[in-house]
Amino acid sequence: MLNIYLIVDPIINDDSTRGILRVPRCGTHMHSGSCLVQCFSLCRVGLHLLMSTVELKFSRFGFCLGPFLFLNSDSCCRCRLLRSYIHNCCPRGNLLDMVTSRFTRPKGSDGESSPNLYVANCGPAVGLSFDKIESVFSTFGNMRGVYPADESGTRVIVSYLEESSAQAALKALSGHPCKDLGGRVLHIRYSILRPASQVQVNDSVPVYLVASDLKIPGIYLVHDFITSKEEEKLLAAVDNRPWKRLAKRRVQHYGYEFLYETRNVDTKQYLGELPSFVLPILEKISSFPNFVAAGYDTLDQLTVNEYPHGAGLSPHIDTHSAFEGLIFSLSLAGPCIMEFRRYSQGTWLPPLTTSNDVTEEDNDHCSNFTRRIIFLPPRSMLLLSGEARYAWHHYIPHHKVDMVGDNIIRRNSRRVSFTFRKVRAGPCCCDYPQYCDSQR
Ligand SMILES: O=C(O)CCC(=O)C(=O)O
Ligand SMILES: [Fe+2]
Repeated sequence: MLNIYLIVDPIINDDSTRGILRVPRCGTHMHSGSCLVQCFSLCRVGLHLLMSTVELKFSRFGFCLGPFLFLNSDSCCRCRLLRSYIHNCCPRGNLLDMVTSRFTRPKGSDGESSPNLYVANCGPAVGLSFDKIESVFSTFGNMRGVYPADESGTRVIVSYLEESSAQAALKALSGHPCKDLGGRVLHIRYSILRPASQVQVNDSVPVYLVASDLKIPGIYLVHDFITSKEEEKLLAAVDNRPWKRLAKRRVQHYGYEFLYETRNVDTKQYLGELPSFVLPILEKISSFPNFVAAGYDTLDQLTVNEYPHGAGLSPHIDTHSAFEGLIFSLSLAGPCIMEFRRYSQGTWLPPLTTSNDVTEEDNDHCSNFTRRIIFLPPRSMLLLSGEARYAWHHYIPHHKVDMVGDNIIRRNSRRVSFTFRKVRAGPCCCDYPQYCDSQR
C-alpha cells in the first residue's frame, strides 16, 4: 500500500467536509504516465465514501487520486481501474459530479478582499500545471495552495495566508499577459468561501443521448442525419472557403452576416443565397414535420462554427428579433455536449459582447438556473424550437473531456457546426417576453 493519506484542507477545516488527498512525496500533484493526477476536494458524501474505503481499495491503484476528469487515459490501467472503482462505489454514479467547489466568484465587479483568489483562464487544461501556477503566485506571499475551482481545468483557486498577498497578486497579474504563465491573460477576482450549508451535495446532471429525455419542449435530435461521405464533403467545402477568426473559434457566414457586437444580423448586407454544397441538407430539413408545420419556405442564414478541440460557446439565446422560431444545428467532425439552462430570473439576458465566445465567466452572472445536458455526436442534427429556442440558453462548456454516462468522451478533434436559421422580418411576438428583445 502506498502512503496515501488525507489532509483536511486548512482553509476549510471548519467542518471537515472536504479534504485533499495527496501522495506525500509528490506534493499536490504528480504525473503518472499520461494521466495528470492532482489534489481534489470532495463533498461530504464523496469524502465519507472515500474515507471508508481508502485503506482497502486504493492500495490497488498505487497512486494518488485526482479529479475524475483527468483520469482520462485508456492506455493507463490505473486510470481505468480507478474509474471503474469510482463508478462502482459512488451511489450517484460519477465522482466528478460530486466535486462541488465551495469557492465562488463574487457577484459584483471586484468583490470583497480575501486571501483567496479565483483565477480564470488558468489551469492544467490550458497547459499550466499547478506547480507552475504556484511558483508564479508564491512570489507575492506565503501560500496555502492552488486548487481546482471546478472540473473545467481552466479555473483555479489560489489561496494565500495573508489577504495582502492576494491583493498584490491580483493587482500585478490580472488582466494582462503573464509572461511566466505562457503569456496568458488571467482573469482574477477575490474568491468567496460559501458556508457549508450552501454547498449542494448532489450537483449531478446526467448527460442524455436522446432529446426527449431532456424534457424540454421543442428540442429534437436526429442522429446520423447525414452520412460520413456527406460530412466529408461539407467539411471539404468549408475548408476551401475563408474563415473569420474569433477569439476562440473560427466562423463563416452565409446569407446574412451575423454581427457579434449586436448579436443580430445585418439585414442590409445580403450575401446571396446559401451555397450549393448545403442544398442537400436544406432539402432534408424541409421534410422535418416541424418545418412544414411552421409554414417555413426556406432558411436563409447559415453560420458555420469551427471549434478547436475543447473550445465551447458561452450560454446564450439566439436573439429573438434576429431569427425566426426554428434553429437547426448540424454537428460535424467532433462531438460535444450541449447544456440548456432555464434561468429563474427570466429577465436575465447576456450582456452584449464583442463576440459570443467569451468565457462563461464573463457571462455567467446568474447562478439560479435549471440545467439539462445532451450529447451531440458528429452527423447529428439538433432542432431548437418553441420553448427550447425562446426560453432556454444553450451552452457548450469549454471541456477537453466530457463525461457521458460511464464513458469519457475526449474532444480530440475540432467540431464544426452548421447552424441554419431564418432571418426575421418583423418583431418577435413569442410567448416568452421575459427573454425577448422585441418585447422588452
Ligand atoms: O455549434 C453549435 O451547435 C451551436 C452554435 C450556436 O448556438 C450559434 O451559433 O448560435
Ligand atoms: Fe446559438
